[in-house]
Amino acid sequence: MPPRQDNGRISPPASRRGAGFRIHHTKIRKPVTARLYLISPARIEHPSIFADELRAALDGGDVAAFQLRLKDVPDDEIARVADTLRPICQQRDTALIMNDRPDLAVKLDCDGVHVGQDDMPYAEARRIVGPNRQVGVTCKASRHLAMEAAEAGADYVAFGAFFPSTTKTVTTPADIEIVEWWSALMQVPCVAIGGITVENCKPLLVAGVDFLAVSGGVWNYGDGPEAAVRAFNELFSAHGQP
Ligand SMILES: Cc1ncc(COP(=O)(O)OP(=O)(O)O)c(N)n1
Ligand SMILES: Cc1nc(C(=O)O)sc1CCOP(=O)(O)O
Ligand SMILES: [Mg+2]
Repeated sequence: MPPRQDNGRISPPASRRGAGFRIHHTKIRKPVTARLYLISPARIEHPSIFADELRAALDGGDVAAFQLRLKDVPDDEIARVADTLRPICQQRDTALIMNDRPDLAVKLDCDGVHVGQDDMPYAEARRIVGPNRQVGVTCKASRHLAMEAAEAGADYVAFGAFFPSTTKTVTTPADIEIVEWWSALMQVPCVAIGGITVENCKPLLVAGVDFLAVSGGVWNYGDGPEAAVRAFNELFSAHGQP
C-alpha cells in the first residue's frame, strides 16, 4: 500500500504504526497552510502527568511535530520520557523530534532531530540519523546559515527569536522580514520560534511561515494547552482562507 499523502504530510500505513522499530518516520514537509510545532518544557518531572497534558494538547487540533527539549537531564530520564510520549505522538501522526542529540533520536526511535549552531554541524547530525529521519537546523536570524543548511539537505530551517521568550533567555532577535524573504524564494520549509503566542503570531502567518514552534504559548496559555492548540489552528485556517 503506498503511503497516504495528506496536506503535505506522508504517514506510514496503519499496519506499520506502533509495531516496534519503524522504517517509515512521520515527515515534516512544506504544508499548504502554517502548522504548529510544539516544543516541550525543559523539564518533565512526572512523565505520566505530562503525557495527559500532551494528549490534551494534541486533542486541541493538528500538531505537525513535538520536540522533546529536555535540558540538563540524564539520558536515562530522557529515554523514560521519550518512551512514554512516543506512542502518543505516533497515534496522532505528530513527528517526534529530539532536541540536540542525533544519537538519542536514533536510539529512542524519534522521527528526527533538531540541532543548533552550538550543537554540531548539520552533516554530522545527518551522518548519525541517516537519510530517513528529519534534521532541522537553527539559523537564528541569518540568511547565510539558512541557505547553507538548506543546500546541505536540512529538512527545515528555524529562524528566531521573533519575540521575547520566557523559556530561553539568550536568543538572537529575528525580524519577520526574514520569513517573508525565505518563503518567497525557497522550497525548504521554515520554522519560526521564540515567544510566539496566539496573540502575536499573525504577522508570521502573513509572512508565509510554514511552522510556528511554540512552548510557553501553549503550555502557559490561560485556558490550557488544548485551548491554545485549538486557537492556533483556528488562526491557521482563517489565514488560509481567501
Ligand atoms: C524548532 C527549533 N528551532 C530552534 C531551536 C533552538 O535550538 P538551539 O539553538 O540549539 O537551542 P536549544 O533549543 O538547544 O536551547 C529549537 N530547539 N527548535
Ligand atoms: C528553544 C528556543 N530557541 C529559540 C531561538 O531563538 O533559537 S527561542 C526558544 C524558546 C521557545 O520557547 P517559547 O515558545 O516559550 O519562547
Ligand atoms: Mg540545541
